[in-house]
Amino acid sequence: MFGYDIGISGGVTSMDDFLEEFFPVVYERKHKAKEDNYCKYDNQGLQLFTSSLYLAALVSSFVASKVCTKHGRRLTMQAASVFFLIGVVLNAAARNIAMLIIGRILLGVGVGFANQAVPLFLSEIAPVHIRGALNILFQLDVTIGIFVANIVNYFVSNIHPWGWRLALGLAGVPATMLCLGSMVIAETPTSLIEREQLMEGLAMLKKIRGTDNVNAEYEEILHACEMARQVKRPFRNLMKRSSRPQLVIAIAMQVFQQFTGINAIMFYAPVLFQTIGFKNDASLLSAVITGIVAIGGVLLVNLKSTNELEHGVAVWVVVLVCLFVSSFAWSWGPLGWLIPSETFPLATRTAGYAFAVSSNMLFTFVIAQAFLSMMCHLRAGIFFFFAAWIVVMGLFVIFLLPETKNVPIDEMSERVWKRHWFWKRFMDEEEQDKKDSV
Ligand SMILES: OC[C@H]1O[C@](O)(CO)[C@@H](O)[C@@H]1O
Repeated sequence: MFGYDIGISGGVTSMDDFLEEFFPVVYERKHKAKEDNYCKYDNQGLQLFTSSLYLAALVSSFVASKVCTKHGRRLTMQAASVFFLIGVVLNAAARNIAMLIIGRILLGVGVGFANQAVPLFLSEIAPVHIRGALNILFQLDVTIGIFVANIVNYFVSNIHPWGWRLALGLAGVPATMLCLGSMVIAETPTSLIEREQLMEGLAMLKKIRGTDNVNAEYEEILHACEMARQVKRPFRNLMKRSSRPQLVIAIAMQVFQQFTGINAIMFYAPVLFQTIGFKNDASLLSAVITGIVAIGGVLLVNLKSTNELEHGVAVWVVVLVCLFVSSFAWSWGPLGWLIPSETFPLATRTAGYAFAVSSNMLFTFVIAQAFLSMMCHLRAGIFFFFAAWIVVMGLFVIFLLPETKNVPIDEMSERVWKRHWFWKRFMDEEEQDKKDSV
């Protein structure tokens, strides 16, 4: 659902029927002002169509974290699917910009709720030895959603005048899947135990592990819940000096992930490809290609079949975009989520992760809202802007990001932070902080 929403907006905002109905100014500019390629799509309303979703997700994730703790992962996912379904109906039936934007906001609330509950659900339900792999699958699924949306955009773009309605309406498919899925899944043992339903939690743990021999894990969960309960103010704890290294890393990972420029490509690939001179179909096909690459599949795509790639240079741009997207898919994409999830001590883990998620949403919003204007002002320089950030984040990784591989989560403090040349200076006060917080 998250991936589909990310992928669908770029294609839809490049469709003539859609532009003519809601953004006639952009439509006119697109067809008349050919000389000003870089600025054709520079329109705040059009950017708001894409970006409002992330702003809503940012705000709602704080509410969602409360719902998730109080009412469980399952109910949070059910709520997400209801928001999604209403949002989809509003979008597909939109008669004016307000319906479009309100629809996107509801989808955003759905994303806020789902992104809070789903990763938690996965890591709590997963057997320990595949927990990391499941965490990475979250990013893979996001990318599959983007890919499917791009294929949908490609096919519906030739259905006039309501192809865009179909594109937005088909988001109902993953929304319905989430709705039905969230009815049949079990609640996680951790959530049951956290809400003091101890017997149900134990029974559920036995059921999902397929054995009665779960005492050790049950005790661990009990202990973790007990510890977490003692920390009355996790957000305040997070502001202490000794939490600084993890907090800075968690936020930086998400900010940097977005400053790679990935969503300039993900949201606006079709617009971008049209800017460099592709016709409509070819632009959408190019977006599909980047989707395939992101997924990491090695597919040989026959570009010739479109007969529309007029410029050899433009083909090279597509190749380079593919290289960029695949590099992202094995680095900043999944690790932006993984590293923040494994560096915080239990006492600040969920609060810290909430910062990571909301930083992602905030900067996704910033890029979504600003990219087309930046392209208009910076022109090709926009790519040098992102390249400069990639140099900065490369240096950050070399000097400031410690290796966390093979380190058990609860030994991070001793084995990682206290031994790091720079971050160790923040850890001196940890002992004192511990005493303060009890
Ligand atoms: O695969 C690309 C997608 O992955 C994310 O960075 C989330 O991790 C999205 O913001 C982006 O659209």
